[in-house]
Amino acid sequence: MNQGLFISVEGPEGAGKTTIISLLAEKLGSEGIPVMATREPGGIDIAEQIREVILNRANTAMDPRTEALLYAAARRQHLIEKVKPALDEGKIILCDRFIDSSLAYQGYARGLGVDEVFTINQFAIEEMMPQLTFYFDLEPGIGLERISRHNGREVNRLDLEKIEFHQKVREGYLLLAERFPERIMKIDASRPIDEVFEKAENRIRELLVKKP
Ligand SMILES: Nc1ncnc2c1ncn2[C@@H]1O[C@H](COP(=O)(O)OP(=O)(O)OP(=O)(O)O)[C@@H](O)[C@H]1O
Ligand SMILES: Cc1cn([C@H]2C[C@H](O)[C@@H](COP(=O)(O)O)O2)c(=O)[nH]c1=O
Repeated sequence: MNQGLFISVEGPEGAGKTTIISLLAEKLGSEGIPVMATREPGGIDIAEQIREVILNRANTAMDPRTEALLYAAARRQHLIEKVKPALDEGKIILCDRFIDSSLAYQGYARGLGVDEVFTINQFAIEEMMPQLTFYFDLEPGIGLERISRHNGREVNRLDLEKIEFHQKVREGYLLLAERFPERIMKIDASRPIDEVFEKAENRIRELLVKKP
């Protein structure tokens, strides 16, 4: 049985996921709480290799179903090799993106169908869903503007999609947040970093109090 806490962090490009995860990991870690930050697609060697294929700007011919399957494959390997062992050790996992990214980007924005993409992901994840998901809600133009000012941030194949695509991603996330209100906590990511951080931290602490 898993004894850790599996938390995913979702949202559009530049919403602040990496920033807040790193602040949370630092704060919880400094209190001696076992915590592991990781990301999708990636987090381990095989999944980082798949990430390179999916996000390579040269791969413009990639079919949407191929894209969805590659994300699911990277997810499977990352779960088995990194997330599950850490959960079994009792750690809090802070995962930068998980299945909701596939549902919003491939299922909704690419038009493959949220339920269809969920089905292929069920094969990848079996029953391993996060107990909590933060959805950082942000107007996509603001997020893209933030990352354009962020030195060193690679511009990948998905970033280069039209703004209409990124708007559909947001619509997809908003529908998911309505559909799974017990798991997904929506946070206004246009607010200052310390406010976003405080909301996320408070929710994690509530869960830690309830944890057996
Ligand atoms: N609440 C915020 N207000 C203003 N700027 C922010 C906020 N959160 C993050 N930023 C800045 O926006 C930029 C992108 O942040 P970050 O890399 O954390 O986003 P992200 O959601 O992980 O992006 P991506 O998924 O595209 O990699 C960084 O320069 C970061 O300092
Ligand atoms: C997991 C996952 C990710 N994506 C997209 C979302 C982003 O555009 C990139 C990942 O880049 P980041 O800088 O690490 O956020 O991939 C997706 O479309 N589907 C997914 O399942």
